Amino acid sequence: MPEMSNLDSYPPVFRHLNGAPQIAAELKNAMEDTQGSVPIPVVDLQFLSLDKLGEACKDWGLFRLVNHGIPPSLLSQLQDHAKKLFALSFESKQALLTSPMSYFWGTPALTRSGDALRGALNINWLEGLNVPLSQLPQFQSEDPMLDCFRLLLKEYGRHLARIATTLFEAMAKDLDLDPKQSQSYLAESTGFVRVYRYPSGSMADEAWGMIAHTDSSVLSIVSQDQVGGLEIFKDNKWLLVNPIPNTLIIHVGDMMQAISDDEYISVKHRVRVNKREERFSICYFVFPAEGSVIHSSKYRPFTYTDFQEQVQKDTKTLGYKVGLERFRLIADG
Ligand SMILES: O=C(O)CCC(=O)C(=O)O
Ligand SMILES: [Fe+2]
Repeated sequence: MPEMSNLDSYPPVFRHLNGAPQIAAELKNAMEDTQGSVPIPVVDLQFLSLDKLGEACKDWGLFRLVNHGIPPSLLSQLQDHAKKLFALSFESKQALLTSPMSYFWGTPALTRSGDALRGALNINWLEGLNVPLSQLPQFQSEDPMLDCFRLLLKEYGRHLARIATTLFEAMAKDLDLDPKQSQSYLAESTGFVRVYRYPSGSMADEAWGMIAHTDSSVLSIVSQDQVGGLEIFKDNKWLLVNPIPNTLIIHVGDMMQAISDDEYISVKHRVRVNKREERFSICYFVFPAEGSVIHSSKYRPFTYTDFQEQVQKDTKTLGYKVGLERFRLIADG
């Protein structure tokens, strides 16, 4: 496994790639079926067009955001810090990255307390750092690098909340939502950041960085590095979402799909591991206010907590998330 030079920075389960089990034939085929990259819709936050935004959310469930107002230096500093942080030894990361932050690997599914959900059937080739933004002030560290990272995240969190709120308000307008009701559908206080490292190596032919899923959020905002690997499922094809510097990728999440009565779609996506280079991404997820009941003509009323509990149950018992289908109303007749 020559690609992983900094072997001791990896969780032990990631260190023995040559001994990884042989891949099943059907999964290998899946590895080869990405159809290349296509230009995904672009939305300009400075000159926001409701038509363009609405179209992108309906046809794609995803778009590229430009003119978002985040200084390029902040994005690059965050990426640099993420690289340095994940390069620390596995043991140091476990010791340093403690509550309210949490360090996890092998699965992106976490329990409410921020621990990785164990017992999931599929291993995802990733390590992650979970950062609940509203609890960031409680994170104290003597380590100067971590303290600097905390300040960068705080600054980034402010931008993310601004962007999410601006986009959500525009979406609510596009969908003609009742302003009173939609107010509680997006709560900045629920926002959290996930910083990921996907290892590189020969397992790229054998395993996924992150298996196919939809996001449970209202909106997700992704800043990916130049390695690439994020793919979306559209028109029965897997398409690569090309990395373009200083742009953000916005996903419509499951909550937004329900809020929009299925007019917007929560797009299925996955992450491919790169053979030669590690990949880093920094993702933000935001949710409805605690207790806010989502009313929709397509689903029975539910809160995000109901949804999350169901997802965790399914992930444990089935190995995957069933998602919105669990809440869909069965049409009469
Ligand atoms: O790493 C990425 O680009 C995407 C991660 C993702 O899809 C997720 O955390 O839900
Ligand atoms: Fe995702």
